[in-house]
Amino acid sequence: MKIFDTLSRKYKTIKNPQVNIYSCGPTIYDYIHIGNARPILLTDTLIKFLEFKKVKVNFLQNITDIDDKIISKSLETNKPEIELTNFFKKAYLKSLKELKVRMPNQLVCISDEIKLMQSFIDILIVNQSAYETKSGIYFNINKFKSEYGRLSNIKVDDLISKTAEDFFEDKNLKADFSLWKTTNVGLNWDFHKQKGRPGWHTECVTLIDNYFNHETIDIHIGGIDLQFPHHENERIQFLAKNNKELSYIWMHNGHLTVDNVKMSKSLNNTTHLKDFIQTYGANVLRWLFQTTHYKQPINISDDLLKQGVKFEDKINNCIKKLKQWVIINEAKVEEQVDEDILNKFDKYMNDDLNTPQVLMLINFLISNINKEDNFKIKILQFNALKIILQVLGFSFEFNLNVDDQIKKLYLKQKEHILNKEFVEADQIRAILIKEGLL
Ligand SMILES: Nc1ncnc2c1ncn2[C@@H]1O[C@H](COP(=O)(O)OP(=O)(O)OP(=O)(O)O)[C@@H](O)[C@H]1O
Ligand SMILES: [Zn+2]
Repeated sequence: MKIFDTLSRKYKTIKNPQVNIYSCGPTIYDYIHIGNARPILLTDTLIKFLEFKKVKVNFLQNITDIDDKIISKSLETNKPEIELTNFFKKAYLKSLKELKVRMPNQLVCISDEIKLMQSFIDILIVNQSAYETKSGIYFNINKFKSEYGRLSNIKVDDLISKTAEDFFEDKNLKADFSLWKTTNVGLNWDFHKQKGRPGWHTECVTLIDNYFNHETIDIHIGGIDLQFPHHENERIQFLAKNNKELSYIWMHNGHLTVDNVKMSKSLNNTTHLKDFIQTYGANVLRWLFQTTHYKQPINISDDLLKQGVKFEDKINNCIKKLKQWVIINEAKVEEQVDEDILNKFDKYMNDDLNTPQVLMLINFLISNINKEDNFKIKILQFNALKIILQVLGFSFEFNLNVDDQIKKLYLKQKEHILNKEFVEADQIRAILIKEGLL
């Protein structure tokens, strides 16, 4: 399949039978919001599609449980960091379950791998890609002036004049970023005879380096806001240690916006994922992200969400009508699939995950299935629709085979209606609704 790579600014092809993927995980000091769910669902759609194509996927994700924001929240709420992170880690895992994502092969908390980070930093110090000062350990950008900035298309000289990175007197260059911070505030570990903790960019790259055996991975995923400085700084450290690229493809998703402004905790314009799921369910969120190419921004609105609810209703109605058809016609539900439709799905997804086009295909399919009189064709198309929806991660009650007792009840209800016995018909109605037949 073809995927756009942010580093080369070109489409690249994934051909390997096994693919290694890393996606930057959340910083767990709060509930995640629906903007944070965009890279999660992008990764999930990509993995589900690759696995549908029989590609073996090895997916690693971190959980950032050491960070300035966690320390601030701990001081603010007067709760120990570990209590906070344990709570929000559980909430995160619950969200992943509710979204029905394919879980990472390994989900690693940063605090469990501090020794790895220290060894990683030591290697960079020895090869002079990092240096130690009183305030911490910094990356030596001067050594990589021609490489640094390539991912985000930034020139080091511009960066030096504009950077907002905290300025410590003891850094060589203003743009040098921190690998290890000397501090005794918050959780800290002994390293080089001082107390401190790792920097965020070093946390991610160390996991990638270690869990994927120091090899270039296939795909690295994250939101566009992470391109600089986070991913730039991950990439340069990997290059400094291994003298090879961190990732073959860098995949960045666009933002979910509210009134065209990024949904963000700091702007107080967020909707927590758990609340969204309670109101709309996970299908509507998946639909929302698939309406637009993953690289583009999506502006959330009530109108858009109403369309999402309609999409879900349309599919439920299509399944309902098919179930009724099966009962009335005593039809046998075959397993065959309309291969032409699946080929189209394959073509659109291979084209850098063109999900808007796939949604058009789904809409076309639903109206065809509803119109079609030939049961065999109807089922062939439905089976293709079912596979497409499953690969995209939607959950519906796809099974068209109704148990005999319910079949009888359905036919009985129809008879009551014909005989104008509405009270009796109503008594059965509730059961049939529950069974997804009405
Ligand atoms: N509005 C958004 N739209 C799409 N992706 C987002 C959005 N906000 C954050 N992300 C992505 O969510 C993932 C988790 O990031 P992280 O936990 O660092 O969130 P964050 O950037 O701290 O969120 P916030 O901006 O609300 O503080 C990252 O890949 C980030 O790019
Ligand atoms: Zn990261």
